[in-house]
Amino acid sequence: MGMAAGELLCEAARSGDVPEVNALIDAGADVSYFDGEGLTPLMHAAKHGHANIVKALLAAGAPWNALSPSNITAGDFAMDSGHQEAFDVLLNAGIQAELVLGTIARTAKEDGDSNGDYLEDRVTFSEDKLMDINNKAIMMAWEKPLMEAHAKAICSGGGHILNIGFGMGLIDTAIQQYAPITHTIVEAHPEVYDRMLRTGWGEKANVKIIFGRWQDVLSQLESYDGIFFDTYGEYYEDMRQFHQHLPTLLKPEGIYSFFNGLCGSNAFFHVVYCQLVSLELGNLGYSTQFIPLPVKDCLGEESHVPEAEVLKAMDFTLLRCPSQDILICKEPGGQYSFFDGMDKAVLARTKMLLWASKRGECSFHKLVQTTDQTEIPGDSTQDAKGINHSFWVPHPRNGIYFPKGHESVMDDVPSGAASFTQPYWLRNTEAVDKPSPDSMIENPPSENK
Ligand SMILES: C[S@@+](CC[C@H](N)C(=O)[O-])C[C@H]1O[C@@H](n2cnc3c(N)ncnc32)[C@H](O)[C@@H]1O
Repeated sequence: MGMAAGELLCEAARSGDVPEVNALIDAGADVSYFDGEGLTPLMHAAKHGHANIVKALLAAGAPWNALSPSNITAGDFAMDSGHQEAFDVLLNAGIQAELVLGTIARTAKEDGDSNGDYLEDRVTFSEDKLMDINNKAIMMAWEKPLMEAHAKAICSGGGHILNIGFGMGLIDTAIQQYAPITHTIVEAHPEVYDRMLRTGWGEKANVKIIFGRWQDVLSQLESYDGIFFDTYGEYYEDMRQFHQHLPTLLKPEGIYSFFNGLCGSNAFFHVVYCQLVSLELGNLGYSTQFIPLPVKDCLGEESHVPEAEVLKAMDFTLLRCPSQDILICKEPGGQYSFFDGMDKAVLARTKMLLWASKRGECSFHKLVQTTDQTEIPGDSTQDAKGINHSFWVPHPRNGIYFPKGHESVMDDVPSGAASFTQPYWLRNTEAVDKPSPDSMIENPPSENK
C-alpha cells in the first residue's frame, strides 16, 4: 500500500464511492495521504459534500486539521462549497479533538508568564497605532468602531465596568461616554501605564487604574456589571483562565466581552475555536450568541492600512449571551489577524500536528498519543495499520473518545460537547440574515441554541 492506494482513496473520496473508500481503508491505505495537489482524501470528500466518507475517514484517523498548500482545511472546503453536513461532522471532530488536546496540554503545562518578554520590551506609540518591539501592531486606530460596539454592550446595564488591557484606550474612551459609576482599568505594561498617567486617566473621578498583570491583581478586583478583556501576547489558555474567574468577577445579568482573534488566520479553525470558547463558557453557566460586525465598516477610508484589502474580506462578529450576557467579538472568514497573540498556541499545535502527519508518521489517534508521552494503561489491540484503537474509549457521559486511563481530561468537557445540532451561521454568510450589533444589544434574543 503506497502512493497508488492513496491516489485511489482520493479518487474514491472525490467521487463519493463509500464501499471503495471503506475497502481501501480496511486494506490499510494511508488516510493522511497528500495527492499531487497537496489535498487529502478528507479534503476531497469535504469539497464534494460526501459526509459519510468524511465520517469514515475521520474514524480511520484522518487528520481533521491538515492544511492544503494554500492553507485550506477540509472544513474550509466544506464551508466554501456549502456542504453543511460534512462541515458539521468536521466541526465536531475539530472541537472534540481540541477539547481533549487542550486538557492534555493543560495537564502537562509548566506554569510561566505567557507575555513576560512583551511586558519587558519597549512599545512605540504613534497617532494611529501602538506597536511592539518587533513592529507588530498591538492596537490600531481603525478598531475604534469595534471597541465602541463592545463598550456599548458592556455598558448597557450601567454600573461598574472593568477593562483588562488599556492599549490605545479606545474602549476606555468609549466606556467613559456611558459615565459608569466606576471604571476600573488593569494594565500590565509599564510604558502603557505611564502614558495613561501622562494623558490624565489617573485624574478621572470614576476611573481606578490597577497596574499589573490581571493574573497578579485579581485580589484587587471586585464584581462588575460589564467586563471587557483584550490583552496582548497571551494565549488562548490565558484567556480561558480568565474565564474561570468570571463567576466571581461578573455580576448576575452582567455582560462580558472579549476581543476574539482566535485562529484569525484560518476561517475553519476560527469557527472551531469560537465554538470551543462558547462551550467552555457554557460550562461556566453562560450562553452565547454571535453577532456579526463587518470589519469593512470599521476600516472606513483607512486604505493606508497595509492589510486593508484582506481585512475588508473579514467580518467581525459580536457574540452575546442572553442569560448571563456574554459578548464576544470574532472575525469569521479572516485570512489575517492582527491579534494573533492569543492564537499562537493553537496554531503552533496545529502546525506541529500537521508536520507530523505530512511526514506520514501519524494518524490523528497517534498524533494525540504523541502529545502525551505518558504510558497509557490498559489492553491494546492494533489493527492492520498499527493504530491502537483500545487507547481511545468513549466517555460514558458524553460519548467523546478519550485516551484510556486519562479520564480526568474529560472533567472539564461540557456535556453538550458531543454534538452541535444548531446550524452554524457561517455556512453561508451571504444568505444569513445578519442582525446589526445595535439591534442585538438592545433586543437580545431569549435563546441562542
Ligand atoms: C490590544 S491592547 C488593548 C487595546 C484596547 N482594547 C483599546 O481599546 O485600545 C492590549 C493591552 O493589554 C495589555 N496587557 C497585556 N498583557 C496583560 C496582562 N496580563 N494583564 C493586563 N494587561 C495586559 C498590553 O500592555 C496592552 O496595553
